[in-house]
Amino acid sequence: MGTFKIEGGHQLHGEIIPQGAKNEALQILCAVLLTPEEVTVNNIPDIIDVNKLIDLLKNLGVKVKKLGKGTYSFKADDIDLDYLQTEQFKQDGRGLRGSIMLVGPLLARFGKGYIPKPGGDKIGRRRLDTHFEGFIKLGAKFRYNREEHFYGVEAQKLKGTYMLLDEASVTGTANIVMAAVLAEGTTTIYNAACEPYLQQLCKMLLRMGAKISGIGSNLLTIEGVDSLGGTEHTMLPDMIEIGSWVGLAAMTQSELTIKDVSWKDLGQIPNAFQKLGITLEKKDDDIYIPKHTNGYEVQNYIDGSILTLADAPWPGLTPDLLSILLVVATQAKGEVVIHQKMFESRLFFVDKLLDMGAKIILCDPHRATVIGHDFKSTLKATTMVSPDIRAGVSLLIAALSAKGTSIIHNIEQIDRGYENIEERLRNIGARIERI
Ligand SMILES: CC(=O)N[C@H]1[C@@H](OP(=O)(O)OP(=O)(O)OC[C@H]2O[C@@H](n3ccc(=O)[nH]c3=O)[C@H](O)[C@@H]2O)O[C@H](CO)[C@@H](O)[C@@H]1O
Ligand SMILES: C=C(OP(=O)(O)O)C(=O)O
Repeated sequence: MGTFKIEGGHQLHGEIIPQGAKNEALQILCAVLLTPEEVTVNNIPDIIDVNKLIDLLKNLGVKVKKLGKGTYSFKADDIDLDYLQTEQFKQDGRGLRGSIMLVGPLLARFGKGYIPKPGGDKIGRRRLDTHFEGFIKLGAKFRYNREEHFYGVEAQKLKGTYMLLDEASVTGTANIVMAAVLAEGTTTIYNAACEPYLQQLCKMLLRMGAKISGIGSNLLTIEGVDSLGGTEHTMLPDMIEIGSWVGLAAMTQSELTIKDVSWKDLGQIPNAFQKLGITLEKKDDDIYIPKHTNGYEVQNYIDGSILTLADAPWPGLTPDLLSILLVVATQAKGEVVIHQKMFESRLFFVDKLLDMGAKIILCDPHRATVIGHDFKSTLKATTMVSPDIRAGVSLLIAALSAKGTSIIHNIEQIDRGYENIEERLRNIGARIERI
């Protein structure tokens, strides 16, 4: 179990460049299976989850070449489907959430897709019904081995159809889109997820020869084609990482510039921080956060009632930033309710913030009320264990703002999604080391 030692209470200063988007990378890497031709991908983040997926692709027989930092080429012209039946695959596939998106491309191109129950954060129930209901609608036969938690779908040829997804699942939509692009006829997906991750995937598929309309909306229409070709794709900056750095700057009262953030793809994220009273300035495509010497004040609603920050399917606020918004709220002036609607176990980490002296009432598993200190009292350093990726980074931000030395264990959770985090933080003045 890896550990960070953090000496908090120091202001940070400088520029930080966001990594490529983790959740986009997981979709894009699975899509390389849709063609025997070469696909080159740029701005791939060097993080545990993505590296595990690249290894899975290699084990499947994909020829992978590293062309430079963050740039790889992939050629899926000789796939070893037998690997899918091995114990090794069962072990590798469980290692991350994103592996579920291997199923759609494999099913579409080779007529079969298998996956063990995938890993990812333990943040509540994470069902896969949307994915498999979609494949079944496209004509696949489904089986599930309960003892082994092993899912399988098979079909000679998928057939396009209309489907209304039971929920706008991000990885579910990506999986079904990747199956439908090679199906016979037209597929219409209503209640599709439409995050920038999915928009990027669809744009890549268009360049490969797919026919998709409605990109960016919750109604996608896909006309199946016989085959797809190679392409080059560049990942967007990671919007969750960008939000994490905004939170870090505010909480440590630091002046920070986040470079090349692709403002147009940030949706509600800047707005959510602004509602907590944080100033963000748009400078070209950078975010500039001035030093919040006098703190930041929560904005109530027009009628004076308490602000609620809640997640919702895109273009609503992403659930992946609520833990960070919560920690930032502990030093705001005023009160805010954090409502995590999607995941039922993602707010339990507030216990650690309570130990550090934050004023939080966990109302139920989905809602926490935070009463900010307005920097009149700082958080106290402590020892903690990172329960999931975003809680881990939230605790890291709390530790960097706290007086004294904190210890965070289980930082593999953070390494799942944040590239070389300690060096990048040290470059802006943080005192953090991996021990
Ligand atoms: C690898 C990857 O891309 N992971 C992301 C992806 O996970 P993932 O694709 O696994 O998450 P889903 O979009 O399927 O759903 C996440 C949770 O939200 C609930 N739900 C979903 C849609 C909806 O309309 N209503 C609703 O309540 C689901 O029941 C589930 O519990 O999307 C999540 C939701 O943005 C993010 O937290 C994850 O970081
Ligand atoms: C929940 C997340 O990731 P995963 O879906 O990979 O567990 C996340 O990125 O916040």
